Amino acid sequence: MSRFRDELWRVVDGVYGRILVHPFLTGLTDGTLPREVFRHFVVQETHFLPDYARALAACGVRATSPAAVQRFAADCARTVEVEHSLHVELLAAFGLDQDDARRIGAAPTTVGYASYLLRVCHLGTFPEALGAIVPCYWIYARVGEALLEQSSPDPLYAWWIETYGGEHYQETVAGVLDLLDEVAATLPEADRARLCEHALTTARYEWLFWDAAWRRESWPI
Ligand SMILES: Cc1ncc(C[n+]2csc(CCO)c2C)c(N)n1
Repeated sequence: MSRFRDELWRVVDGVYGRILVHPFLTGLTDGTLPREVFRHFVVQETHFLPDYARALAACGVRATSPAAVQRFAADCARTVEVEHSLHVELLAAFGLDQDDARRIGAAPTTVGYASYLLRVCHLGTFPEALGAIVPCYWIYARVGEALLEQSSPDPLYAWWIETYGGEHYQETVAGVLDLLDEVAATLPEADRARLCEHALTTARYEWLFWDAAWRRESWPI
């Protein structure tokens, strides 16, 4: 039986392919990624992830089953805890703290991606919210898996790769994809199409997030 997740993957697969060959990611695995680029990425993550956690909470509010409410509430809490400590350690590797990150501020892509997620998760239906948040989980899991095979000669990059390629993260994502299939089975075609559109937008934002770090994007004005 064909699963909705396979249909959705076909929508985002082209973007995923472009992500894998982006110089940010090839630089992570061959160790040539300039540390200043990774530093930019880490600072932007500290701005993005609190809003992603809020988007997960909003998605939980819209969820239509107790199990789904629990999943998103738990993932929201885990995102705050785990990602916070990950970023404190990564910032420290660059001699930075949260105040420095706040001073540097969120770049245009970070503001755009976070705002889009929050808009869809607050104003959209549950399937729309699900479509918007899934690429964030799924693309990181697929990227983590792909990069884990190669790892990195740079210990900092190798450590980052292990976080997302590791078993625990992979299991979290598998749970979200099971939920996605369950929900999609109850939806009319028009709702599935809308879900896919949101997923394509956030998949594009995932590419853009890496590209913005690569360009060390900042406000031109
Ligand atoms: C730009 C960006 N996109 C996705 C992730 C991955 N991620 C972060 S929190 C979370 C939910 C579960 O903890 C996921 C999937 C990231 N770190 N940064």
